[in-house]
Amino acid sequence: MSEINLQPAVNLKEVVKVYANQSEEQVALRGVNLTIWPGEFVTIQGPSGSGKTTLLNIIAGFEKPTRGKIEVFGIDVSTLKGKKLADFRYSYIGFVFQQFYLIPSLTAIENVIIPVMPRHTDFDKYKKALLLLKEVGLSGKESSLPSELSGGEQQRVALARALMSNPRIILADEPTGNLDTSTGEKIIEILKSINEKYRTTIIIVTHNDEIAKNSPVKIFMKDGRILEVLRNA
Ligand SMILES: Nc1ncnc2c1ncn2[C@@H]1O[C@H](COP(=O)(O)OP(=O)(O)OP(=O)(O)O)[C@@H](O)[C@H]1O
Repeated sequence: MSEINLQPAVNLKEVVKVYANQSEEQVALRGVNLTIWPGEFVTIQGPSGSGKTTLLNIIAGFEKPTRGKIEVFGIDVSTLKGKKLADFRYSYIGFVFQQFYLIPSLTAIENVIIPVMPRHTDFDKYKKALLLLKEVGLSGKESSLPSELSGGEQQRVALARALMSNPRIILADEPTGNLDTSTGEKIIEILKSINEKYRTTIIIVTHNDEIAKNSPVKIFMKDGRILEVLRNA
């Protein structure tokens, strides 16, 4: 990918994260430098405790770094607070979790709409949620409650919810961790198609070698550091 005149989607410089409680300190990131370009499809692998989730949380602004700088499309995320941070997250970040975190009492379409609007009075938002549910293969299930959906279907709803604000980046933390292999593969296929269709930057943390195998950008972490970034030529 040409890097000339291109602003990175994510740029981390010497990012350190130390969690401190009363008795001890836990160093989660030990000076991470990383550049991810717009439209890249990235997997992050590494042993348990190597700092993968911490890295995603810092990119999303869920956590502040102890030291270092994080820029997302040129925005210095570590300095954002309150409404500015919420606006940043809304415009730039879609997050998908291993646990789908759907609201059990709301239907599929209400779960998709809820981050942007508590009630679907806004017809455009409703239409968009319908389209997104179609895009993730859930047409006909709009009125189903999470309890009436399979794990894979619930993750599709979560994916549609993450897409509702047209985020520039999707961060997915073990999105297939609670799914069987073929259901998980379908979720990854949807993420790939979103990446290709909208050039959304996708960053997936995974323990699954099969998922990472064909990823154009593979990042390996260990002990709070990035060991290697492999880009397919
Ligand atoms: N809120 C926290 N308070 C204290 N320590 C934490 C906190 N969150 C993470 N850690 C520690 O930071 C280190 C990195 O954790 P992190 O969850 O980022 O790793 P990970 O690579 O995502 O692990 P896994 O693959 O098991 O999810 C670990 O040693 C973890 O115990």
